[in-house]
Amino acid sequence: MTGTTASSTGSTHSVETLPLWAAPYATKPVDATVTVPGSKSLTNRFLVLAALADGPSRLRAPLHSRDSVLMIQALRQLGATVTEVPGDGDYGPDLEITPMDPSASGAATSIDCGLAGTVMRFVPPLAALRNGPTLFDGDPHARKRPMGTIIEALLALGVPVATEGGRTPSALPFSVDGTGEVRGGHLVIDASASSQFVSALLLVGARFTEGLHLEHVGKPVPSLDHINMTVAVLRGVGVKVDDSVPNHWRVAPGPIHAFDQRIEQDLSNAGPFLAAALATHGTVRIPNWPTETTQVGDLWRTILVEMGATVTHENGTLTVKGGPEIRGADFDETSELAPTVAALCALATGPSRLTGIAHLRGHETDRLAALAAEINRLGGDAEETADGLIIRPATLHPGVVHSYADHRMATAGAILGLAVPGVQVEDIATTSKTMPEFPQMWEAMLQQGTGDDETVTSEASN
Ligand SMILES: O=C(O)C1=C[C@@H](OP(=O)(O)O)[C@@H](O)[C@H](O)C1
Ligand SMILES: C=C(OP(=O)(O)O)C(=O)O
Repeated sequence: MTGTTASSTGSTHSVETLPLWAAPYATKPVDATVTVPGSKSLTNRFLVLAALADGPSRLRAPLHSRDSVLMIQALRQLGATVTEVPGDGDYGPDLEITPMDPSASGAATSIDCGLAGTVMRFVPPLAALRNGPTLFDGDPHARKRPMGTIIEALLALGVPVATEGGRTPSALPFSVDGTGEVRGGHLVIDASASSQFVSALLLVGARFTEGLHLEHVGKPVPSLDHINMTVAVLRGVGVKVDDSVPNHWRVAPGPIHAFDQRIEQDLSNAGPFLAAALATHGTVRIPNWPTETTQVGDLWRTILVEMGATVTHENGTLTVKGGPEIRGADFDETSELAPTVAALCALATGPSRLTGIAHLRGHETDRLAALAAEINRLGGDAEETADGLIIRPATLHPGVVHSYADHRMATAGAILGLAVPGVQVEDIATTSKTMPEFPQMWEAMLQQGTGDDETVTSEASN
């Protein structure tokens, strides 16, 4: 099957013809138990730390997806060894990592960042600790994602960053000419376009000779939960981080201890499955939901209640029961959860307002423009604001949801398709960024309770 192309959003959307996926329409309430693959954010943080650690590390139940594969490939190019070894559960192989050797001089190498924010932001500071030139590039849209802050930070740290012809770049592609050593010290950046700028520098700061005192100036840093995750992960591997003063992070110089770490399920990616409970007025259970976590996806426990669901967390299982209707609500700073929230808002009986997500314009696509365009394309009533979206109740009709190479646009389309017959999602394969088995898991979720009810796991495609 072939698809049409997006047109009216002003977003950067490819004019290629991409396949369409007939989103399953739920003919009855879903009643399913689902487990999702490992967290992207935790997997890629621990991979970076393993490459800098003081000995070999092991990641248990890591994510295996495009973004983690790109990170693994990048670390290998910087001189780390990453080996798959049998895992102990349903999550595919574990990973053993031997760190890179900053003193070894390396030939020029060219790293593909794909569309992965964690790769394009976290790896250049790591390349500054390698002795040799490293070229960075990515997918066409990756060249449009904000990168200036990382480039300026490296330049301020004395690390040469250049683009073709020796010019100072403001975006991908560029090369980092590392010497294996960075002095560090006080560094002032503007991280208002992405929390990943802060996380990227904190992750490597302990390996700078003088450590790092990072200071943010400018509009507020978004996605603070992800910075808190970085700080917690660093402390877990023995790095001293002082974040007691807002907008200042002090990382003491010192070793990063090797580790043996199990990765939590990706709670953000649990979102579309939990949303299915609301969209079909059914029940979705997710076992092994962590009691304590730094993942922003734990916010589902409050967000979904505000939208009319009943949420319980008992014996480790999160159970979400959809109410008779989806209630509209106002949400501030939903970060990477916003596309899933927006899809539910488009199915709600009352109006919703999402605020504090202006920086989503720099995500995989301009998500505010894309969400408004795709909801409206199905007959919805969504309006972009300077920092978010207003979504009002409307009766949706069949149509194509374009995904803009954005995994969360594709899963938002799948949620809409549960409640609206005749929705087709363009390029569902783009979910491989963080959840390669998504289409199979989604269809298996709907099969549960029909006599063919296997628990859905991330290995559903096997
Ligand atoms: O550090 C991370 O793992 C992430 C940080 C956030 O980035 P932004 O601060 O750019 O939103 C989030 O949206 C992204 O999906 C993952
Ligand atoms: C913004 C996201 O990804 P990235 O890590 O590429 O920034 C996301 O997954 O929602």
